[in-house]
Amino acid sequence: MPAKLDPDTRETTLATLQDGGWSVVEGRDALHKTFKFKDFSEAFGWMTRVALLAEKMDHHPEWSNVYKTVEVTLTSHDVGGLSERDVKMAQAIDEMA
Ligand SMILES: C[C@H](O)[C@H](O)[C@H]1CNC2=NC(N)=NC(=O)C2=N1
Repeated sequence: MPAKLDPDTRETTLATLQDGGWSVVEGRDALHKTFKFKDFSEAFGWMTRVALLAEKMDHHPEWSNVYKTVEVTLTSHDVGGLSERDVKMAQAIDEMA
């Protein structure tokens, strides 16, 4: 089980992710970002690719979809907060969007 992010790595990493549109969820050690696509097909196609990646990484997002919008929350349930896996997942899904 990976550890939570150590405070130094955490600060710099979160700053970079926040520049990219991620925010820390209020009252929770989790990251959130809203993704908007051209239409439902683009949104769902992207979700399908992220789902396959999530299976490969054995790390799964909390998410919801309404038409062309996908809300994504990342956290590591087993450590009760953010871990390196959330950072890797955030970076990977940004690249796929
Ligand atoms: C058994 C399996 O490895 C675990 O349930 C994994 C699956 N995906 C997961 N995803 C996330 N986000 N957090 C977890 O703790 C987690 N645990």
